[in-house]
Amino acid sequence: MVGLDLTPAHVRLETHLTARNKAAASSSLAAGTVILVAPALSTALVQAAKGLRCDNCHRLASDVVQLRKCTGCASYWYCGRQCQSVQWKAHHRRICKHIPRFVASREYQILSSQDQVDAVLLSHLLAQAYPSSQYTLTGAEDDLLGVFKDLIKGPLTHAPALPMCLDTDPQLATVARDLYSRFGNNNFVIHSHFNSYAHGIFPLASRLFNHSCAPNAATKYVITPFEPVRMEVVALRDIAEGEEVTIPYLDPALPVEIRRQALQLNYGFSCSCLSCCATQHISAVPPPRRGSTELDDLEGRLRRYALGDAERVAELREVSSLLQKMPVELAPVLHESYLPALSEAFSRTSHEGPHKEALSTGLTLLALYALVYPVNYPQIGMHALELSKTAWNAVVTHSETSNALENDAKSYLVIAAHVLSIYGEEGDEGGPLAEISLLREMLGSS
Ligand SMILES: C[S@@+](CC[C@H](N)C(=O)[O-])C[C@H]1O[C@@H](n2cnc3c(N)ncnc32)[C@H](O)[C@@H]1O
Repeated sequence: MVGLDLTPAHVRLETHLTARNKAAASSSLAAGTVILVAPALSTALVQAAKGLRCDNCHRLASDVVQLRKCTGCASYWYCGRQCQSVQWKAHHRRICKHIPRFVASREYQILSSQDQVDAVLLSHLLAQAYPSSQYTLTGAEDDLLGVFKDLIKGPLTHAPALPMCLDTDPQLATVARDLYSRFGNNNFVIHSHFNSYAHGIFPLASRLFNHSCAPNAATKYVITPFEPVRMEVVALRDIAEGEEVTIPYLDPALPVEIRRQALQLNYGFSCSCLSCCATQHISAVPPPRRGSTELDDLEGRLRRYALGDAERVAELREVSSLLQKMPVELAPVLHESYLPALSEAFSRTSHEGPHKEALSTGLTLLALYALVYPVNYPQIGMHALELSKTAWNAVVTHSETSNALENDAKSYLVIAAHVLSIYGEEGDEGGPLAEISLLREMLGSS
């Protein structure tokens, strides 16, 4: 099988009933284990990141990292000669003289912003894969490009071909169409601290990991100066030997019907994970009006159910069992309107106050996250960190000291530290783990 010798030690490929293959854990894996380390085969920055990040290693420009523009095209920026030279050899020498005209062309301009990034990514991949103008593969089918060519094609094979930033060549269109047919259901959106900034091709990760809305692993991206960005797949909880390792292809907090449609449309399968099975028969009626006593009552029940009766949240429980046993009267919290409204109410009040309202809304949101996200999912940690900061802000803006608020800040910080240290360092320097250390110092907690 193509690329099998590239399979990492932590997993083995096994047959899957409908998805061709699955990655099964080859031994028991503890939460936090890095299951796969995969350098990008190719990447392309989104427009908003151009000129702010090195096009090769993705470092952010700063006082110490100065980016220099490619003098040939004035469209690519590098943090140093090393990155410029690596990218020149990889693909830039083939596209440098075409790129300005390409991005100004009508065929590029009419694409959606996502397709524009993919058009550049496809050009990078083609230039890299076929360094001369010979558009037939020359051996080396067991390398990452070989793995990419062996990936399952997406269901949208009738989609129009993307324009490319390369010499037009009769053979190229066929090759490009073939490679592009694997983009939609295999490529990744690269993010730093959960802000997306690029699209990338990581063939091994695509070949290995199937989707689950209650995944036991998640992807993150590590930026190292002068090196291609690398993806790491991290175990979110302990995984037993033989258990399938899965990642989320979309946000598990999306309502089940929206997930179902997106997975069918973009990937061509229907998901039968624990989360989908547990929620598919729940008819999520709209929740009561914000501010009504009915909503207060519902939210109180949600908090007690998902977080327990304890005043402080000690430990969050497993998503699938929570959803499976969820009392039917909580169904409105799964309605598509509920999470966005709650999240908006929390962000507004956590910035503008009143803090008491922000903390109450934020606790309800934490309960909802515990229900819809798998255990140790990074978004739970990010939200716990926001809650801790909100509680700390309330302490410093209150004239009298408040032990209860300070304790809240500390207990939310414990959750944030626990969850985010499993996910580990990622993205740009600083970020949530650095914020946690700072907040710990301010709170005087260990
Ligand atoms: C990125 S690939 C995953 C690797 C793939 N199983 C293989 O053997 O190459 C994505 C494709 O795998 C299949 N797939 C992924 N997750 C699935 C799931 N939960 N149920 C059924 N098929 C799935 C779909 O065909 C999807 O388009």
